[in-house]
Parts: sequence; C-alpha cells; structure tokens
Amino acid sequence: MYIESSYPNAQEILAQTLEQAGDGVVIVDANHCITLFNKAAETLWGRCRDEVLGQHIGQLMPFAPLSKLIASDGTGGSNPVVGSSMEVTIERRDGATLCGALSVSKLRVEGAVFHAIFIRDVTEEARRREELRLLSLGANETANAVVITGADSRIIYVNAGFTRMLGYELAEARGKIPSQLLSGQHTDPQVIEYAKSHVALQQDFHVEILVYDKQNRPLWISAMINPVFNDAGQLQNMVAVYANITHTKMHEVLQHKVLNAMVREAPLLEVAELICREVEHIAPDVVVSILRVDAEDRLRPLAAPSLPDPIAQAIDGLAIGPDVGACGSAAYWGEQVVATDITTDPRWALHKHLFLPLGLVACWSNPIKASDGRVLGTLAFYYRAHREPDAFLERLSVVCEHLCALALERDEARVNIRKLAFYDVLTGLPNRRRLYAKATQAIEEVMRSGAPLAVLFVDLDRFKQVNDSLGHAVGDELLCETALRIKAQLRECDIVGRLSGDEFVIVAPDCNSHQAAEIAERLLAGLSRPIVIGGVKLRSSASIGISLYPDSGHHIEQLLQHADMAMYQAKMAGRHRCCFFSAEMDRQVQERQALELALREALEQKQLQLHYQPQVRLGDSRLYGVEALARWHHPQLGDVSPARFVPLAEECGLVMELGHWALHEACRQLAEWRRRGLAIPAVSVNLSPKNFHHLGLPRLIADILRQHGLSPTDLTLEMTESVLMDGSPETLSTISALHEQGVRLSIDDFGTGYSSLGYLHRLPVDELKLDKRFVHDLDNDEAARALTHAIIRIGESLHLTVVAEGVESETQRCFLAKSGCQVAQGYLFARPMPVEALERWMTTTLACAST
Ligand SMILES: Nc1nc2c(ncn2[C@@H]2O[C@H](COP(=O)(O)O[C@H]3[C@@H](O)[C@H](n4cnc5c(=O)[nH]c(N)nc54)O[C@@H]3COP(=O)(O)O)[C@@H](O)[C@H]2O)c(=O)[nH]1
Repeated sequence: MYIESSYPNAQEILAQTLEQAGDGVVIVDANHCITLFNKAAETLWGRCRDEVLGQHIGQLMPFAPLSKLIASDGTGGSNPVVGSSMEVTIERRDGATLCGALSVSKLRVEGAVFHAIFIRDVTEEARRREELRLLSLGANETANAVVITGADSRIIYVNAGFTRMLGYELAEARGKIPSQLLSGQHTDPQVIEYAKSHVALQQDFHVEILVYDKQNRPLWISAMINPVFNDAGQLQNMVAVYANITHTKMHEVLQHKVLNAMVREAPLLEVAELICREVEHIAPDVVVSILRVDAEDRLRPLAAPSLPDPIAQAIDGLAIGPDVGACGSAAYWGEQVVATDITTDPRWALHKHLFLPLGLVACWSNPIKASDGRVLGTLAFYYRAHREPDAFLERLSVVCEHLCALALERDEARVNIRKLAFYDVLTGLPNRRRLYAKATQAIEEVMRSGAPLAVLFVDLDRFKQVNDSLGHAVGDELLCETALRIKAQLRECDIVGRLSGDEFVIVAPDCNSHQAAEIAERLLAGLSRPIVIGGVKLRSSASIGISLYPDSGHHIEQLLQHADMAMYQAKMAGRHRCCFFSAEMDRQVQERQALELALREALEQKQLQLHYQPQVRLGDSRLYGVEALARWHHPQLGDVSPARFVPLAEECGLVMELGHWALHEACRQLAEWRRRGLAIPAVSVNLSPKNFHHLGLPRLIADILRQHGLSPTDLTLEMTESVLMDGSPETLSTISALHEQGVRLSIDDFGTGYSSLGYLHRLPVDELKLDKRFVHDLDNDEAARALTHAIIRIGESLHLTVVAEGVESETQRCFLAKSGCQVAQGYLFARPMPVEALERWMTTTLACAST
C-alpha cells in the first residue's frame, strides 16, 4: 500500500486502516514490546489494548516461537516478511484457545526497527483439516478395505486397506466393477447375483464371499454395502467395507462347527466328513481326505467326500511306509510330504492311476499327531494344479490337523473308556455288562425266529489252587489262554464273556441241547490240553453247566443262574464234565437256599446241639474218650443230618462259625463233666478243612482250653486226609502249631482218601480212625480184613493210636481186638447221645463193663 506522504492525514488513514483490518495486527518495538494492538487483535485474544500495550509480546503468545523468529532476523530489507505463515495457539483471556495463522513483517521507521505481526483466526479451518486427517486415517489405516463406487457401480475410490487386502492400487481399481475385479474360479455366482439384486434395489446388504486378490489367492471377505443418496434422493454412491474373514472362517466357523459336532457326540466318521466338507467350502480348489493309522500301522480311510469310493477301498489297509503315496509317507515320517506332480513323483507310482483320471495332479499330506507325538492319521489336500502349499492353505491345514487330532484322540479315549466299561481288561472278552446286553439281544432274535439258544457256564477246576500255589501272574496267563481256547471252539455268532475270576459264559444262538453238548465236549477237550506257563506245564480242566432257551429260562439272568447251578452240579459230580440244568436241580437249589437260611438262623439262635459217642479201649473196655457230633433239630424240617448241613455250611461260608461253636461247646461240656466228677478222658471234635486254613485256630483253641481249665491233651481234633493233602502253607503251619501246643490230631475216615503214607511220617498226627466201611465189611470181605490189618500195623509202627469206627457187632470187635486195634466206637457200644444219655450210659453200661 502506498499513501502520499504529503497528504496531511496519512498517519490517520494508516491508523484507521490497521484498526479496521479483519486480521489481528500487533506491532512490537525493538524490545518486542507491544506498541500497537488493533481491534481484531482485541477480539482474537479477548483482551483490550490497554492491557497489552507496552507488554512483552511473549505474554500474548507464550507458546509461539515468535521472539526467536524476530530475533533471528537481523538483515531483512524494507518490510520483508521474516516469518512465513505459521500456526500458533492463541490463549484467550476466558481460557478458550484458538488457532491463528501468523506472519511477521519487519518495519523500519525513522531508524527504529518494528515488527508487525498479522494474525488470522483459522480455528475452524484447522478443525476441518484435523477432521479430514482423522477421516483419512480411518479410511486408510484400518485393516478393512473401503470401496466407493459411483451410481454406475464402478469404483471411484478404494482406501489403502483395499490395496493391502487385495493388492490393487486405486489407479488399477478405478472404473472397475468390484465383483468383476475380485471374482475368481470358485467365487459363488449366486452370492454375486444376490449382491447385484440388492445394488439394483439400492438397498444396503451384507454378504460373505470367497474372492481372489491380485495374485489370484483366495480369501474370504465379509462385505457390508451401503447406498448413499444425493439431496434429490438419487443414488450417488455405494460405500462398501470389506473385512477379511478368512481366518475367522477357519478358526471360528470351522472350529465351531467341528467342536459342536464333537460336543453332541457325533461319530468320528461324521466329524471327519464335516472337516473335509468345511475345508472344501473354505478352499474350493482343494479336495480333502482324512485317514487314520491303525494299531498295525495301516491306513484306514475316515473321510474323503469328494473322492470316489474305489480310492478309499484301494487305500484301506495299506501299510504306511517311506514311499507309500503322500499319506503313507507322511504317516511313516511323521512329517509333511509334498508332491507337486504326482505323475512323476516316485512315491505315487502305485497309486497315481487312481487320482490322475480325476484331474488331481498334486497332493500334500500332513501327519495328524496326538498330544504325545504319536501319528494318529493324515490330512491330505489334493489339487488340480501343480502347486505348492501357500500360507493360506498351510494355516487351514494346521487348524484342521488340530481338529482331526482332537477328534481322533477323543475317539481313542472313547474306545478305551468303552473297553474299560464293557470289556474285561485281562482277557479282552466282553465283561458281564456287555455279555448281558449282547445275550439279551441274541435272545430277542431267537425269540422272533423261534430258534433255540444255549448258555454255557464254564468254571475252571481248582483255579484257586493254581493262583495260590503258582501266583497270580500264572493264574492270569491261564485265564488268558482259557479265553483263547474257548474262542477257538466257537462260531462267529457265539458270544463269549468273562463274568469274574475263572467264570466264563458262552451264549450260543441257534443251538439246541445236542449242539450245546457238542460245544461243551469240545471245550472240555480244549481246556484240558496241557498249558505251559513260564516253563511250568499245567493241566487244567473245567466244569460246564448248560441251560437252554426257552426250557430253562426266558431271559439271560435266569438262563445264567440255571447254567451256574448246572455247573455246580458238574463240580459236585467230580469236575471236568458238563451238566444240563433240570427242574429237579432247580428244586434242589431252592431247597438248599432255604436250608442255608435256616442254618444261619440255627447258628445264630444256638439251635444246634452236640451229641457224644463213646470211644472204648478194646483191651480193658475203659473209656478212651468221646466224639462230639453236631445235631440239628429244626422246628419244621425236623432232624437234619450233619452229613447234609456240614457240607452246606462249608459251601455257604458258615463252617468257621460251626467249628468254633463245636469247639466251645465240647470243651465247655468236658469241663462241666470234670467239675461234676465224670471221668471222661478226652473229647474229639470234628473240624472241616477250612477251619485249618485259619491261622488263628491254635490261638483260639488255647484260649478256649484256658477258659475252661482244660489241658491240650484233653482235646482231639479230627480232620480228613484232604486237610493234610492240601499242602497249603496256612494249613501246615496251623497243624504244627496245634501239635506244639499239645492238642492231639486224628485222621478221620482213614483209608478212604489218598492214604498217602508220606504225610503220616512227616506230619504230627497222633491217631488214625479206621473208616467204618472197612469195619462194616470185616465179616465178609477178605480185602477189608487185609486192609484193616495193614492200617493197624501202620499205626503200630508209627506209634499212632488206631480207633476203629462203626463197630456194630461182636465179631467185628473180636477181629479188631485180635488184630491189635486199641480203640473202637460204634453202635455196639453206644450211639451218639445227648449229654444226659451219655451220663446215664457212663454210670450204667461203662460201670458194668469195668466190673
Ligand atoms: N465238621 C464237622 N463235621 C461233623 C460234625 N458233626 C458231625 N460231623 C460229620 O458229619 C458226618 C455225619 O455224622 P453223623 O451223622 O453224626 O455220623 C456219625 C456217627 O453217627 C456215625 N456212626 C457212629 N457209629 C456208627 C456205627 O456203628 N454205624 C454207623 N453206620 N454209623 C456210625 O458215624 C459218624 C461219625 O463219623 P466220623 O466223624 O467220621 O467219626 C460225619 O462225617 C461227621 O464227621 C461237626 O461238628 N463238625
């Protein structure tokens, strides 16, 4: 601006001009003190000029580097602009801040230097600029792709996210239609059609679609498309935001679907097929197969929904190996195997003919590994192009491998749990639960068809002895071998299971009594063949009980119970045989059960009694002792013979109680007689073999004798030969302890059992009881006489007292006496009697005999 200096009001014109200027003007002197502060400056800072004139400029703009700017300029000519426009923050008096665009000019007036500061309020402009910057950040720095198309659907803008996601720069994309630019081989045309229809309707919409980037790599995007209309309501633009959901698809969708299937207990094959189908959906150029590696390292197809069945059939059972296709090799090496061209790959020599006709030319297979590193199977991707795995498919494969591993391990665990729940761990045979289920099914089938069915209950003979004497490991091996031998004799349709211990059950459908007997014969023969275990040759045998559907029962519980009864019968009949269930057997069992109950009550309620039978010295007719014999009179059943209830007590576990009761009662009675002056030298008590297994027996007897003030020699324990023969360490130790205590031991029924003379020599026996059958036959059987004679001689030589049982006649008594037998008992002298009768006998008969 130029003002004629001669013009008288030039100063005034200048001052008013500055005062009315739209921008703030502040002039500072050489000391940077404010000398002019125009109206606009007052408005800008919210301060009046009186406040600021003469003040240092720094007070107005504490944050602006203004002083430096002014000071740095020492040279400028007339009115040079020393600071180009810069933006500064203006702090208003009321605390608000504004943004000002500032420029500084240097002035020289009459030799003095001034600076004029021009400042304009650009707050709104700065705000808009910042908004734009942030908008641009939002558009370009997001991972999402933003595409804006015009009303003609052609791209007019793409953000940097689009370039990053899909590879195309704005220049490349501009003018193109997005669906054309991004579609590829497996883009779903239906989704494109759906999108187009919405564009035509000018509606917003959302799609998930497989597209291809500039490198032709597939990726899944989720596209949200919104129309933008102008003020006249006409479509101006479509704004689309694409999110890359490839990984979400893989991780969330795939995992979600597969895990969901597992949660609802879908079978393994279903889960495997789901994985294949989902992968083929996510990556449509891939054909997927999943194989499992079985316990014998053989490939077993699980799923390959896009491959024809003959391929699965050809692969099924192939042993894994270093050159067995991609899968066999991947399973063998435990590593990824890539075959980019199966035509030439040597590993494919034997199998390429299956794949090439389908256009599948490349394959890569990855091992599916368990958490402990075992190879459980393989996951193979097949392609129609010679290609290597890319990052996308690598990632997809990893996700699937984990899912497959989870499914396979889960299935493995399920199989194991099932095995534990339904199979016997030792033999691998179905357990009771499984056997019942399968048998019930089989019975239902024969019920429909009207066919017969047999249930065979197999129990090994003397298995306990094997276990006790040779140890449980040998026992276990015997059971496993038994299971194998039983299976070897059966048909495919027969069901065999192990109930417990040495009990096996066979359910044979369509099997009549004749066929069942044949099976039993084969089993008896098979199971009696010697077995060598740990160098020891074992001879085992079994007893078999058979029940038949429908005659012996209509459901498995009943059939089993009856087969069990028949088996028991087979045992009773001498073992190593089979026995059919019969109604009579059932009756006996019912009766036996009732008797067992009654015996328990009798023992509890002290309903048993002891009768005593005298034993007489043949030399001088003096009393040698009395034998205590149990008697049971039941209110309803009447007298029950010990020959019946003693074995029953043995079978049902009451024999300990019976033995202890007899010992207590006999000793109590002997003590009582002694107190009353009846000279009874000793009492004999019968004990069962099981009583001698009890290591506490010597202690118990010592206590009883002490309790009644008796000495050990007052008591004789009668045992059968089987006690001595069982050879168990417990029995031998009990017998030795009793002998050391001084209790006398007698062998009952001598001559009828094993009659091994060896044990007589070794064991501390005091007495032999010549069995009454020999005595009975003395009158008319030379052999009986000879044997009796021999037994008496054995007794003599070993210094054992021989007591002849069952002496009923004078002839027998004479023969025995002449033969040197010391003691006799039998009806000739007296029957077993209740206490009072014995006492009478003592005072009458015995007294007569001694006189
Ligand atoms: N473990 C236990 N076993 C016992 C007990 N009480 C008895 N028994 C055993 O039961 C079997 C049968 O006994 P029982 O019916 O009492 O028969 C005995 C005698 O009555 C009978 N006997 C005696 N003299 C004669 C005779 O001259 N002729 C003849 N026909 N029978 C006679 O013999 C049986 C005695 O046998 P034994 O014991 O072998 O000496 C029997 O095996 C008893 O042992 C008990 O408490 N516990």
